Amino acid sequence: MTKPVRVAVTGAAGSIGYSLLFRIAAGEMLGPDQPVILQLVEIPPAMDALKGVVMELEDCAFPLVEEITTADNPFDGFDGANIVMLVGGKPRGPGMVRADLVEANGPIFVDQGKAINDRAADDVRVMVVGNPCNTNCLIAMNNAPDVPNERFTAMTRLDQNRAKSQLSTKSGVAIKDISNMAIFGNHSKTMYPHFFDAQLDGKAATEAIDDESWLKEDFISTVQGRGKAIIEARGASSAASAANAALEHVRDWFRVTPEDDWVSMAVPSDGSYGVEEGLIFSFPVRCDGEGNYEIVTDLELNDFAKEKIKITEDELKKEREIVADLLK
Ligand SMILES: NC(=O)C1=CN([C@@H]2O[C@H](COP(=O)(O)OP(=O)(O)OC[C@H]3O[C@@H](n4cnc5c(N)ncnc54)[C@H](O)[C@@H]3O)[C@@H](O)[C@H]2O)C=CC1
Ligand SMILES: O=C([O-])CC(=O)C(=O)O
Repeated sequence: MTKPVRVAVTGAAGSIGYSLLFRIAAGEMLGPDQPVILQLVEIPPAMDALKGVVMELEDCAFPLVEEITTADNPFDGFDGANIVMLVGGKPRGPGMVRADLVEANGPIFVDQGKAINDRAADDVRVMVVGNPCNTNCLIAMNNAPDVPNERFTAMTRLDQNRAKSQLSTKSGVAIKDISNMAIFGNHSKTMYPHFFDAQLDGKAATEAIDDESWLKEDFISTVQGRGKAIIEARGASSAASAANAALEHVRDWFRVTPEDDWVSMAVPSDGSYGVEEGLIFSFPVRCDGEGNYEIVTDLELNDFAKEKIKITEDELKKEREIVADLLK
């Protein structure tokens, strides 16, 4: 019998949670043969709503779900967890940037980091969705001194998926034939979708799309501004596409990344590409199938790319200053 994996999810009664949990339970994240124990975490006022979500999960009778637990605090919620998905927190509304959430959401990640440190399994892997996700991840990591830093990641997979979709629409190349689309930096409007190394049906993006000004301007700003555009259109921030990206982030962390491709994850910088060590920065990475990854370090970046990377690095340094008190 395969041992179940314990997956803890915060914000489990929220919009992303509602799109995410049923897919994890169906085996879409860890595979069709991997049993799971779902450990759902919310704040006290949302525990009634969470009860309803649990009833619905039960009513699906998912064969892979061995147990569902609920908790109104991260210490109970993360007990023995192998995977912790930190989704909970306020979403932004119209007119806000993600960094505006740092005061509301940042403090949540102090206790969550401590709870991971004290209660999660020794092999725990953490991914942060709640915004501003890079800086929240930095806070959690700094409050979990006994957990290796490389276990802490934040989500830029949605940005990678958005970028691929834009390239596909512009070029007519099918999504499945697009690879090597890296997101660098912060999950914010300064992120840098690095199209120069993207491959479209075996061709460089700049060859497949004969319109460099579109790539340098419209493409980048569309990907950077997609979250805002969705909030304006929907009146609420992206949820199903965010849940899909969260699921893919974890799925691909435990899969071998094909040698001729990579995935984007915000991880603690090791100084690659001159990015200050320790910042939670999105890079192209390759995973080994066992829950480990390596940053792809051999891209030759031109001045345009270097300049964009510097802008998003500077923004992350500023966000770090704002939360300095939460990093002690
Ligand atoms: N990184 C990314 O690409 C994306 C990030 N997000 C972010 O994800 C977060 C969640 O978004 P939604 O699900 O749409 O929001 P939502 O408001 O629908 O749900 C959030 C849930 O988190 C819960 N929560 C708040 N504080 C908590 C805590 N301390 N512990 C446990 N649960 C807590 C709330 O009770 C609520 O049920 C937001 O911060 C949003 O900005 C959203 C889309 C993409
Ligand atoms: O834009 C937002 O606030 C939600 C989010 O992170 C995204 O959709 O990328």
